[in-house]
Amino acid sequence: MSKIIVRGGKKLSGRVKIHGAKNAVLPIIAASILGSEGISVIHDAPPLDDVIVINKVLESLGIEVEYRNETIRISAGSIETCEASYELVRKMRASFLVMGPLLARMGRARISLPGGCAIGTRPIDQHLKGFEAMGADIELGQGFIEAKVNGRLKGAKIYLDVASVGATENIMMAATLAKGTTIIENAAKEPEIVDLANYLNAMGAKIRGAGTGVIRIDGVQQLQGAVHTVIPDRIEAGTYMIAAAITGGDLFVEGAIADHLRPVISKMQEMGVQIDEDENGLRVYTERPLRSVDVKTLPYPGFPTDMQSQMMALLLVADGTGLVTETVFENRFMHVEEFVNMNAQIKVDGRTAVVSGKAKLRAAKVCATDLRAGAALILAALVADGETEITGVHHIDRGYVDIAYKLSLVGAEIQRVSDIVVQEQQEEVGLFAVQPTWA
Ligand SMILES: CC(=O)N[C@H]1[C@@H](OP(=O)(O)OP(=O)(O)OC[C@H]2O[C@@H](n3ccc(=O)[nH]c3=O)[C@H](O)[C@@H]2O)O[C@H](CO)[C@@H](O)[C@@H]1O
Ligand SMILES: C=C(OP(=O)(O)O)C(=O)O
Repeated sequence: MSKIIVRGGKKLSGRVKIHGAKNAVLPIIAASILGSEGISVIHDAPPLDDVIVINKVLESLGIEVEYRNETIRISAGSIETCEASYELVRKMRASFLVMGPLLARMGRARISLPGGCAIGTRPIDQHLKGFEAMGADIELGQGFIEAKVNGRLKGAKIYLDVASVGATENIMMAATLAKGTTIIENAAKEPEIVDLANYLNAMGAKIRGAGTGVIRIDGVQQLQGAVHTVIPDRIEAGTYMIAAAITGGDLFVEGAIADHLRPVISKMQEMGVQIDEDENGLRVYTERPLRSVDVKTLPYPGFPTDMQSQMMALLLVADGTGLVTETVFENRFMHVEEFVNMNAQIKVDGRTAVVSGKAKLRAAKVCATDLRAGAALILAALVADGETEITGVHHIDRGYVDIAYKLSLVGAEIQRVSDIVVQEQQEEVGLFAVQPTWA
C-alpha cells in the first residue's frame, strides 16, 4: 500500500507546471472510437491511472492504442466487440463515455453499470434519455446496460434535466454520426466540453455552441482520426494555487488558464490572496492574513465541486468562519472527518459545512476517501504541525500526476512511499520522465 508523508510548515515557492486535463482527455480518448479512418494523435495526455484505464477499455474493444511520453496514438479502424467489461468500468466511472461513440459507430453498445461512488449515487438517466430520444433501445440487465439502434441514430432535441457534464459529452459524441440535427438544451458548459467539441470538429464533426447552454450537432456520415492537444487541467492548477496560498508561499502555476478558473480566482482574491495573470500562467502569493468566505459549488461557470475540498482546506487557515455548500454531489464531505482528525473545527448541516478558521492543524494518520479529498488532505498537511500520513493514495493517482514530487520541487517536505506494484505499473507506461529525488 502506498502512502504520502508530509511534514508541515514549509512555504512553497517556485514554478509548478500543470499537466493536461484528466476530465478533458477521458472523453477525447472515448471519442476516438468514432474515427473509422486514420489515426488520432492526442498530445498532453497526462500520465494518470484513469488514462491508463480508458486506454485499456479501448484496447479491450480491439482498438490499437499506443501511449508514450504523454502522447496517445489511437487507430480505431476496426472494432472487434461492443462490450466494455465490469472489470474496467468498475475501476472508473468515466468508462461509460464509450457508450455514445460505440452506439453511433457500431449501432450497439453493452457496458457494465458504472454504479455509485464515494461522492454520490451518480445516476446516468440523462445519458440514456438522450440515446433513447435518438432512437436507441435501451435494455437494463443484471449489472449491464445494452443500447441498440437499427441503422443510424436520428437527430433529436434533448433537454437535460440537470446540466450533466458526462451526459452532454456522451450525447454530443453519439450525435456526431446521427442522421439529421441534434440540439442539446441545458447542456453543461465546462471547458472540457469545449475541448471535446474542438477535437470532434477536427475529426470532421459539425458542432456549434459548445460552452453555451445550447449545443447543435449536425450529423455526418463518417469521422476520421485527428491531431489534438488537451487543455491544461484547471482542477490541478486550482489545487496548486491553494498550495501556494495555504503555505503563505509564492508559486507560478505554469499553464493555468485564468478564464477557466474565474470562480476559483475570484474566491481566493476575496480571501485576500494575490493572483497575477500572465499569458503563461498565474502567480499566486499572499501578503497578509486571509479572511474567510462562503463558497457554493455549482455547474460551470460556478465554483467547481472538484475544488470544494481544497477550498475547505484553505478556509481552515483563514480568519473567521466560512460556509461551504455542496450542491452538485450529495455526499462530498467525506474529507471533513479527516480534517477533524487533524484538529479542524467543522460542523456539517445537510449540504452545508460550517468551517471555523485559524485552526491549529495537527498531523494525523488520515485516509483519502476520493480523489479531491486526498488532494485536500495533502494541502492541510502542508501547514499541519508534525508529520501527516495519508493513505488511499490510489484515489489521488487517478487525477494528479506525481503530486508529491511536484510539491517537493517547490519546497514541500513530502515523500511518497510506494509499493513495488505501483512503481512497476508506472514504469510500464513511462510515467516518470524524471525520477523523483526521494525514490
Ligand atoms: C470525468 C469527468 O469529467 N468527471 C467530472 C464530471 O463528472 P460527471 O460527468 O459524472 O458529472 P455530472 O455533471 O454528470 O454530474 C452532475 C450532477 O448531475 C447528476 N446526474 C448526472 C447524470 C445523469 O444522468 N443524471 C444525474 O442526475 C449527478 O448525480 C450529479 O449530481 O463532472 C463533475 C461535475 O462537475 C465533476 O465533479 C467530475 O470530475
Ligand atoms: C469526481 C471526479 O472525477 P470522476 O468523475 O472521474 O469520478 C474528479 O475529478 O474530481
